[in-house]
Amino acid sequence: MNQSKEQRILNFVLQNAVRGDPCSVVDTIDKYCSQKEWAMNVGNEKGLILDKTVEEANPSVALELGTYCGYSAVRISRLLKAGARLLTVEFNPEFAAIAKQMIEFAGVQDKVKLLEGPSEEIIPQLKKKYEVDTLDFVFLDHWKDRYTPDTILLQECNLLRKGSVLLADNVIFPGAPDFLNYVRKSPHFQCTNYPSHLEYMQVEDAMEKAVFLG
Ligand SMILES: O=c1[nH]cnc2c(O)c(F)c(-c3ccc(F)cc3)cc12
Ligand SMILES: [Mg+2]
Repeated sequence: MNQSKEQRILNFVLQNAVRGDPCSVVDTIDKYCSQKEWAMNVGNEKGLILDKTVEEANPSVALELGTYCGYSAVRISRLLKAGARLLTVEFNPEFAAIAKQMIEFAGVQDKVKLLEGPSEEIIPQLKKKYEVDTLDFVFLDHWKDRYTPDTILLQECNLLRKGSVLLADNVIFPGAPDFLNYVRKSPHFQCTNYPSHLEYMQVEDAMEKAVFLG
């Protein structure tokens, strides 16, 4: 049966990256997706904004919505301090299977917990089932129409604390206008926009940071 694009990305990593080296996995995915097949990894330009935001937040508990092939899960987890953990949520079982292998090859499996299912079902389970108190950092990179309802759900589930950092990808392209409107108008968030470009393209995009004020 024909391989999926995501399987081709994983195979290229398995054959060309260094096992146990997260940076080489990230660089190898970027090499493949910039030279051979475009894919919706956050990429290196926006990835540097992600890196800086994660380093500044220095989270003990981080959540990612939208794992895809595991590129940003590897990128985030390589920056986590000892004992810190990343929970990453993926709805698509094929993507989750690829990401699991990507995370294990990169050697970050002890820092990352991959949760398969819809974000609206998993978020309400985080406290009791996954022993989360509050989230220090949240990367929104799943379906743009879920950014706002999931941000509201995180608040309803008391998963945010004063200073929790949300970072959203693709707020310009494909675009998340209702999310921008929601967080920028809310008195509970302090927002910062980071202009950038769509991964591997010269199309304008941006990331939005929204810090929860309590
Ligand atoms: O669905 C998505 N989830 C998360 N991130 C995405 C992304 O970074 C994209 F560039 C895109 C994208 C898809 C097709 C295009 F033509 C352009 C961007 C989609 C997603
Ligand atoms: Mg994205």
